[in-house]
Amino acid sequence: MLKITDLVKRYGSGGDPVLKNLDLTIEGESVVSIIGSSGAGKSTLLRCINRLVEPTSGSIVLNGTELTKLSGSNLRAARRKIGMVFQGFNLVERLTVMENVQSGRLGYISTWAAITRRYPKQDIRRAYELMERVGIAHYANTRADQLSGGERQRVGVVRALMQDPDILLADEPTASLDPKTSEQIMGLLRDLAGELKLPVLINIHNVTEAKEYTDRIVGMRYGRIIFDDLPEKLDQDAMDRIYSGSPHADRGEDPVAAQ
Ligand SMILES: Nc1ncnc2c1ncn2[C@@H]1O[C@H](COP(=O)(O)OP(=O)(O)OP(=O)(O)O)[C@@H](O)[C@H]1O
Repeated sequence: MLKITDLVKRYGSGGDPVLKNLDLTIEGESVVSIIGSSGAGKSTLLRCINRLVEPTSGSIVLNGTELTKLSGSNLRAARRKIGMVFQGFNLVERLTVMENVQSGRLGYISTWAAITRRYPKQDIRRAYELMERVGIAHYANTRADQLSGGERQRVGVVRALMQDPDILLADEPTASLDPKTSEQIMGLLRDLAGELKLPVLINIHNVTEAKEYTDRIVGMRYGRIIFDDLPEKLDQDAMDRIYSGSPHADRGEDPVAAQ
């Protein structure tokens, strides 16, 4: 379970916080999308969870571990359990698919084993299982730069799953893909969440896909969650509330009360 309580993020010393006393709980294997205007704080929220961004205050507990208090080897161990899928795939282009996928095991295996590409047998077996599952096993020895966007994102998904994560975070995973490929990746994320009993949190701009492929939609407006419900509850009124306003107009006031 992921439980975020009273999360605040302020970049720099002055100015308005980008995340304003935000609460969010994700239980079980649900697929949750975060929608909202550009600048609403969606990426910041995801990055606070894996501590790529340092929260200013508040609590983020993943399966009983308070992530905001960790440092050093404890932080590295906790990060291993948080899989991340990126908009730009973040693959090492000149390495093969297998090498990219195995980089999800860094931190679990010795540096020497990683450098010499002596991956443990069980890691190779797991990589093939997952690559088969997402349809890229035949590319195991192909360089990443020879793959299409959709194939690269499948590599990104397998790399994240190789971490044996407790949660998968996806930051605009389909924004660089054509509409058909985008739907395939969203379908894959939804199906994998069910098969692996994994919660998935997806930052996404495409509301149609959020409604179709996720179990729950969280709508952010300038640092606050102002909608959190089933996809079918996201009506025009809710959309207007999520996508109206500006950071300036919302400063220091409750955007819901301000309607
Ligand atoms: N490293 C940073 N330093 C300072 N300000 C930042 C930094 N990263 C993000 N911000 C600011 O925080 C706010 C929220 O940005 P964030 O990227 O989290 O929003 P978002 O909802 O993900 O937007 P988008 O949909 O465009 O990616 C924006 O005003 C942005 O300019």
